[in-house]
Amino acid sequence: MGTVVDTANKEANGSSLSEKKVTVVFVLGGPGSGKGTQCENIVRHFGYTHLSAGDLLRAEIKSGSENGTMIQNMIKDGKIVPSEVTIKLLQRAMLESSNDKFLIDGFPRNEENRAVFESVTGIEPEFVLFLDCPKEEMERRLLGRNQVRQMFFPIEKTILLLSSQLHYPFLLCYVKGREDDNIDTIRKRFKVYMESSLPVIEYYNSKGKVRKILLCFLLQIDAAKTVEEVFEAVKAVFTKMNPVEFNIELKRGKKDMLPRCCTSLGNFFAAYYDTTISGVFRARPVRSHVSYDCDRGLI
Ligand SMILES: Nc1ncnc2c1ncn2[C@@H]1O[C@H](COP(=O)(O)OP(=O)(O)OP(=O)(O)O)[C@@H](O)[C@H]1O
Ligand SMILES: Nc1ccn([C@H]2C[C@H](O)[C@@H](COP(=O)(O)O)O2)c(=O)n1
Repeated sequence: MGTVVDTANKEANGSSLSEKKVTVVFVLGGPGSGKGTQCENIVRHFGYTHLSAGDLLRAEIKSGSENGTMIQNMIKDGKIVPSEVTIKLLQRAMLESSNDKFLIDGFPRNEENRAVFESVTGIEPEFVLFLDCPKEEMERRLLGRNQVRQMFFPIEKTILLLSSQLHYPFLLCYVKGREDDNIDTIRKRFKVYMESSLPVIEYYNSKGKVRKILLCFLLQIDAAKTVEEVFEAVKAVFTKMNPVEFNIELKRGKKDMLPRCCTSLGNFFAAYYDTTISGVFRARPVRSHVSYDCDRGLI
């Protein structure tokens, strides 16, 4: 019998992911830490494609695939689905996308996920964005997410009935909440996070790849940061990793004009260096609130 890596390698045969040069950022954090919420913002500002491992698995259940029931039972139990299943879905999504920059959210969740992904795809993440949130806050959020579901429950049932009887599947988009956002499954998900996912974050930390975002203000009780406050910190990480490239028309020997050019591109100070190629300079915005899109627009 082959190992998980053997199986996944066999599954990957014929795929051309190695030919497609991709940039991958893993977005990790406990259940309900706000990974999906921040990914939406990152996509808008930095042009990544968001791939949520959980969303891909839920879509697989809905598609009625042969693995659907197994995945559904594992998710209901807060367990981690076998790596080859999740990796196949991620690979397919990356190959189908025309983008080459991916935010992989909620993956790798354990050592097996990490090792099989690296071995099968040969991809190492640029860095790992780690949303560090206290357990109490995560639990509050997950239960809050489910309360929306319970609040809507009578309406939800009507919607489900209408959608099946009237064949209006679009009505389903009004149904909110997730089946695994109940206290029993949440506790199991936390246990898996502490025992299996944190060691993966520690592994990447030992390689200097983790960019940690604290989701609560230190030394303050009940001081969770708002979505906007968190995104300020996230933006600083991505801005540093994606230096903006300015195309400034300058002749060699006119370096003294650079400060004026850089500042005239926006009301911020830019660090810069001479690439020694006449005309092309790289500049890195120093103030983190300057968004990438905005910088590009100013050129
Ligand atoms: N900074 C924040 N402050 C308050 N609520 C937040 C914040 N960020 C996200 N939320 C809310 O918390 C809930 C969980 O957020 P989200 O779905 O983004 O987390 P997640 O880490 O992707 O969760 P999961 O691991 O379950 O997929 C959502 O209802 C979201 O609106
Ligand atoms: N790498 C992964 C990611 C997710 N799952 C399963 C188990 C999780 O509890 C569930 C929901 O994920 P979320 O949307 O909270 O990121 O999906 C997995 O098995 N392996």
